[in-house]
Amino acid sequence: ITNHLPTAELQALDAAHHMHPFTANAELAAKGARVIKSASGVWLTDSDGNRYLDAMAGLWCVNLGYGRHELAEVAAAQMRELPYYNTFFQTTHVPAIALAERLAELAPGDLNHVFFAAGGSEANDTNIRLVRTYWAAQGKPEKQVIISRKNAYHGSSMGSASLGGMTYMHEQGAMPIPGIVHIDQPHWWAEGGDMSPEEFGIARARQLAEKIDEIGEDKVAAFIAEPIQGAGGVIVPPDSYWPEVKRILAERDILFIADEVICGFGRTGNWFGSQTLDLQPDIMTIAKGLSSGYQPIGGSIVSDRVAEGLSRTEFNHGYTYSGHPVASAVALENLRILDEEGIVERVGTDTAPYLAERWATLAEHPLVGEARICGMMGSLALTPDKAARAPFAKVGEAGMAVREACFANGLVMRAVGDRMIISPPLIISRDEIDLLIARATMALDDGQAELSRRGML
Ligand SMILES: Cc1ncc(COP(=O)(O)O)c(CNc2cccc(C(=O)O)c2)c1O
Repeated sequence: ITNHLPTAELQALDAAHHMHPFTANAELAAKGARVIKSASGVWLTDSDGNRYLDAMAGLWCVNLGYGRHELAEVAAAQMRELPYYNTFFQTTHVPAIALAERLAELAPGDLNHVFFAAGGSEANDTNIRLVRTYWAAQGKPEKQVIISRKNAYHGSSMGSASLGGMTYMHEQGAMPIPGIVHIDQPHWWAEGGDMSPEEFGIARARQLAEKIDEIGEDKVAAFIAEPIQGAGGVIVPPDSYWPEVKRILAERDILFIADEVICGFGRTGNWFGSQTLDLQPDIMTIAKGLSSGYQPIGGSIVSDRVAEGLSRTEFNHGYTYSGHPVASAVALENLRILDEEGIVERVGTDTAPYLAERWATLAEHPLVGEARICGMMGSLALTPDKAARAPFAKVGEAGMAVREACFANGLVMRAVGDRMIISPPLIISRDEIDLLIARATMALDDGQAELSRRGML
């Protein structure tokens, strides 16, 4: 088939042969999948020529924006020279070396060693085995348990989905895998009740100490957390949360894994979310913005202490595509442009502050209970009753209505339950931010009208 088939024929073939992630395929087949044909900057074009401002940067990943042909040039050149080789069996290649060195340079503190994967799920699976192997190598093989949070998202493999706190994924069977436990999330809007955000942040952080003490510090290997939960609905924790978590971690000898798959590479206004929130992880999970989604690549950036502690042990783990030469070369070029064009810098000093200002105005909309944002990842809580911070009776219906209204208004936003999410390409301009806000406002108005029609407001 080619790009020029009519949309309906493309949709029929898609329905006949293509199984979509997180989808009831019959429902989608009846509706027809939107065929995205091309993209440039922050703009998507579908197979009918409709254009959308992509406020989701694909899936939180196209930090550099679409259409940067330098990455295509680099990919082609690398494919011609060395399209594939592995880094098993005492071999390596320049793209993997160069990318590992560059990441060590960019990452804060002594995060100087990189284990590569093809994406974030594989990287978090690596982390489970890496921390357990590390402690065994320290003579503490019983330090195996990993603590995570409810409503966290760490991927969709058996291990990473177990680290995640999405029960609708665990219900598929045998998850969480043994040795993974979850504490509550710092989600004040939905779970704070009458507590102030300040008190709530401390209380939720304290659950980490309680859980470690319940299990026994000598059995706990690590705590894993997204600096800002992404797929859980861009849950920006109260300011009191992370300082208290850090205090607890400092008192106990367990490793801290910061999952920067979304927060990394400029998303929060610095190179890493750990810098924005002043966190000092032992391991950082990376993917998405590492290559701006132009190639599938992920990994774990590991501290000197952990890498050194592992170095005398054969770590029996690895993937065919660990450090893939083309993916590594493209990631390196992506990082070069993010750096040399001052994109991360401009997000931190100019466009993210501007976006925050504009995003906050959406909280004035009748449908919006709170508007939160950190750097260029933001969320709106839709509610039928702001003062009560009330959920809708049928969770998700409002989110879907506003999401559809966004598409009708030429905008892509993500709905997580009844929270609307943005994570635009970092190259978004002030004018495009104004357009994003204008279209989001129209979508909220249309969504509100639709929900009223359904008697939900
Ligand atoms: C924090 C975090 N960690 C790990 C992963 C897994 O990465 P891979 O997908 O490359 O294996 C993610 C991925 N995040 C993700 C992936 C797919 C959909 C959505 C959504 O918000 O609908 C979010 C993520 O957000």
